[in-house]
Amino acid sequence: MAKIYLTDTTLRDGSHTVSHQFSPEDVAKVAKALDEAGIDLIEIGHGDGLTGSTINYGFSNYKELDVIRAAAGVVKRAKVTVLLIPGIGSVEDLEEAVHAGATAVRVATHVTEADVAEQHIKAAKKMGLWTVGFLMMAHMADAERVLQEAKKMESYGADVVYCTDSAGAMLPADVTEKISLLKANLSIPIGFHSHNNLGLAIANSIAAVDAGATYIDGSLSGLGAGAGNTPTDTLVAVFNRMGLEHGADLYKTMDASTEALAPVLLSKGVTAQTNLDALICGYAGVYSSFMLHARRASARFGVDLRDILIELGRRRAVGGQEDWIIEVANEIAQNKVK
Ligand SMILES: C[C@H](O)CC(=O)C(=O)O
Ligand SMILES: [Mn+2]
Repeated sequence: MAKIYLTDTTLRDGSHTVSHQFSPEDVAKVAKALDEAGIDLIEIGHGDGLTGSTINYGFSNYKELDVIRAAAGVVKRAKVTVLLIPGIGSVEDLEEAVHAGATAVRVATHVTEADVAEQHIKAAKKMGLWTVGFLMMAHMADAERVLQEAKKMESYGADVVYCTDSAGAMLPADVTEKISLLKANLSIPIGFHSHNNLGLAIANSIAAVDAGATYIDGSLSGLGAGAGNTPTDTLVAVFNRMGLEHGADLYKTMDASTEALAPVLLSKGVTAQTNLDALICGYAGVYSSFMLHARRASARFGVDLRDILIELGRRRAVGGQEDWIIEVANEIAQNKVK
């Protein structure tokens, strides 16, 4: 299987959840954690993209260029990415974003209107940006039409083209059909962006990868418009379990959710959506009832709770073997576990 590249959109699609009020300080904190976790592209800005801060889409209290500068100031290896919807943002806005530190752009249009992105994609390429074509509301067109529009974006010079399930309306079979057709007929990589309205964001992302997509989106704790995006933390766990090659570190991605994003959300009165305790039990393959005992053992022996659960899963521990939790924690503390 080809390497998967992860785009995290907590600080852009997730902005919808906080009415576009991520401050430059919030952005710096979360972007740094995402970069350290190994995420490839970090998308930032107003939920509706460059110059989305209007009466129509909701004003942000922060200057867009300050937000971009804040991310660019802390990100060392990921691409600092902005969204540009032609008609809301312009080529001039993109130039300013580049001066502030943006290194990649996603040019987004309705799925049947790729034509309006021609000027913007070509201009972005001239600016030296990693340029992604982003076909929104992909459920509203059949696979053939999505392909025609994606081909236009490819011909304008896009580096990647995305099938975007903006409404969270697609079923895994729809994803398989659309991504397979794109994969068979395009020379550039294919991406997939999902929303969880039908509870299918992870299943659809898996279907996309199986059909040949290599760029997959997520957001920490699933923060995003509607039911939210595919949770990046869960995505990393699932991709690890599938044995896929990608650049992200599971613990650091989870920590980005709990230690960087959660306090920022709390300060705005919003609670993160993913239950990371449940995630790590599923990842380890242990009973969720082990959690309480493992948490106590973690505190007692000063070892990472996740290491305990993963080791118990490796040993195939089942209910009735709770005494093993202390033993495993003790062994980890003494470096006896490889
Ligand atoms: C403007 C939208 O929020 C872009 C997006 O993330 C989607 O269509 O989904
Ligand atoms: Mn979205």
